[in-house]
Amino acid sequence: MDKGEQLCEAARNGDGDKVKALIDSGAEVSYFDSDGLTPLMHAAKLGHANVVKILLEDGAPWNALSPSNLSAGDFAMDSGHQEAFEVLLNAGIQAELILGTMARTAKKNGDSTGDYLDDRVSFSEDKLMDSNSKAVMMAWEKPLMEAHAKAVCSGGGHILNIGFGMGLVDTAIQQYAPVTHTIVEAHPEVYKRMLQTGWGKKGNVKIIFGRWQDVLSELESYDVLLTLFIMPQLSCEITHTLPANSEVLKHLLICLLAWFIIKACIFFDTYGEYYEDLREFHQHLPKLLKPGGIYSFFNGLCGGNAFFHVVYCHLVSLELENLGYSTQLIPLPVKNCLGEDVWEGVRQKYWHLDTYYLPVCQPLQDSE
Ligand SMILES: C[S@@+](CC[C@H](N)C(=O)[O-])C[C@H]1O[C@@H](n2cnc3c(N)ncnc32)[C@H](O)[C@@H]1O
Repeated sequence: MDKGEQLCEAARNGDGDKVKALIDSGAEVSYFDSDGLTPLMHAAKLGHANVVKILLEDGAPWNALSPSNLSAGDFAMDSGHQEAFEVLLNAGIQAELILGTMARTAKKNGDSTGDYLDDRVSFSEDKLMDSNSKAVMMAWEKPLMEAHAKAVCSGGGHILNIGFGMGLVDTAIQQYAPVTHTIVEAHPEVYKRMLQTGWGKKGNVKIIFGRWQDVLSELESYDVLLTLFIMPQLSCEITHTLPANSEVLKHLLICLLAWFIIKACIFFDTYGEYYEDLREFHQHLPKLLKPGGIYSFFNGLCGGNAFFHVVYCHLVSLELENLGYSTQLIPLPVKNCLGEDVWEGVRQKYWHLDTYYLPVCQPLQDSE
């Protein structure tokens, strides 16, 4: 038996000493056996957390996939081996944190949406497609978008949505009659369609055409403008009852009202961007989201693999926590709205999981 096979056997047996000895004698930790499984997958499948640790410390890839697209973490998770699962989860988070830092150091200055935004898109009743037949947005997400709208609209009257797509979330947001509803959309054809379908004529809607990266300054000043111009009007009814010379009191009242009433809530769902772009958007949240505000985003992170999805749910929650936000992940079953026929004509199935975890983020001081 060659060393790779011996390593798989020792991993299956949970024999840590043998695993170490084999690695020291040159056995390959990233060996795939004839079934396409690695020693780490064998150890995880049988819940040998000690061996999982040894293999990871010696460089075994936490994210290698079996022929059926399962990672060691999926095997541990599916078999209910909590300790092995947690070891793998931490390894995944650490590795992705380091990878993210490296990506930022090597900072790609190119914009990820560049190509998509220059290409044609096509609209049909149940989907919006890019020029490569990849789905930009699909109608099966309607219940998810409605749940996102409910989450952000319960937080306040000023809603900002990044990415119009099929307008599913915006249609749902309109049901809550927000005071203002700002939509940022970067694709010229999607923007054109928004205007054709009357979104430019809705009283409370403001459309900002452009990439969110390029219009951020408008969004930040938009928030300030609300405080300066809308609040005095809203508070006028109250302040006119005050004595004429109580200007200071009026301003104090306005500031107080602004603090309590203006809660800018935000939803983010773009296309053709990467985790790094979402992460970059999160760096701007402190300037965009007021106390009491709620933030949510389309959580399609690694929607092709259950374990990778868990890793990214943890990663994004951790990174948001470092920025001062708590994240609650609300499970929504999606199995019923997702038959295989939904994907007909779509080049890449972007969601494979049975449960969608809807993120609801709030400033930490609000959730305490
Ligand atoms: C997945 S769709 C949004 C779907 C939407 N939530 C809905 O309910 O229909 C993504 C949208 O974001 C737009 N988009 C992509 N990159 C963008 C960017 N950098 N800034 C603003 N919009 C962007 C795309 O053109 C597309 O319309």
